[in-house]
Amino acid sequence: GFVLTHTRACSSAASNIYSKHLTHRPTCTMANTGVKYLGQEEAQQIDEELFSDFSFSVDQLMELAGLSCATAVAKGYPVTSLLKSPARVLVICGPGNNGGDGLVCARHLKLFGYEPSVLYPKRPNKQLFQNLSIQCQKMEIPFLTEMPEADLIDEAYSLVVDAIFGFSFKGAVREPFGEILSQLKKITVPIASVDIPSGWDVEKGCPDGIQPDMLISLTAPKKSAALFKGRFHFLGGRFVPPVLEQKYQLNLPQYPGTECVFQLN
Ligand SMILES: NC(=O)C1=CN([C@@H]2O[C@H](COP(=O)(O)OP(=O)(O)OC[C@H]3O[C@@H](n4cnc5c(N)ncnc54)[C@H](OP(=O)(O)O)[C@@H]3O)[C@@H](O)[C@H]2O)[C@@H](O)CC1
Ligand SMILES: [K+]
Repeated sequence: GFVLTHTRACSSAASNIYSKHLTHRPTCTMANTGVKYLGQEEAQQIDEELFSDFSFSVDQLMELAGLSCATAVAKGYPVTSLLKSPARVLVICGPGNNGGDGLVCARHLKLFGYEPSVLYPKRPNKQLFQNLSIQCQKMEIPFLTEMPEADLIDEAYSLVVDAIFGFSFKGAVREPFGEILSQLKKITVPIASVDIPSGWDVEKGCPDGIQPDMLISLTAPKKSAALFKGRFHFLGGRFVPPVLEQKYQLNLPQYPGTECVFQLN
């Protein structure tokens, strides 16, 4: 397996609120936890095993994953630290379970005092995603009908949550997500990516892809997370049974107390 054990300084993408407006930026180093970085197949295998052998439902794990994402955002970008008020967050959701995590994240962000809006251009015809969408609508979270231009995003929002693609992404990006990602490459407000920076190869990353300021790895980081250069790398999805952790030698860090996220750097 691919294990990252070194400590590294954290270089920040130009696109973050602090580098532009604050003189003191938090310094960050990668925690020396030795957590395993997963390949694409292994990530999918663990996912499958959680649902089959361990009898979890998707709804259950998605709720915990989305809650982890909202919690990480609240830790990295506290409402009171943001320069714009209200704290508007654009949550962009893709067509798979990564998008579902985004919908859950949006709902929890609203409960945490943010003003999320959701862009959900390709909606799967499944009850789970319909339910998550209704829950957001009942929370008075607006759904956008089209992707705003980059400069509009910079004006209106403090942050973008990228929940477009997760560990099942493969091949060349298909529309409408190509155009969405090209706008995201131009924005200067920070991006928080759920599980994988969207458009990145799960294992090899993408040198000219989006450069998120935050990455929330779920269950365990994927190999491409070694190429993440943003300021905040969180681990979330505190639901892995120890038997499964041992089987795959995940070497997960000890989450502090009752926390649902662990900061890796
Ligand atoms: N165990 C865990 O840790 C848990 C993981 N969870 C989450 O699940 C995520 C994995 O979800 P997933 O397997 O549904 O796939 P995901 O990556 O969201 O996207 C697949 C979709 O994208 C599409 N698509 C693919 N390639 C494309 C392309 N080139 N261009 C355009 N479209 C493309 C593809 O479309 P299709 O092939 O149908 O055309 C499909 O619809 C994982 O990362 C984590 O966030 C939690 O919810 C629960 C616990
Ligand atoms: K993502």
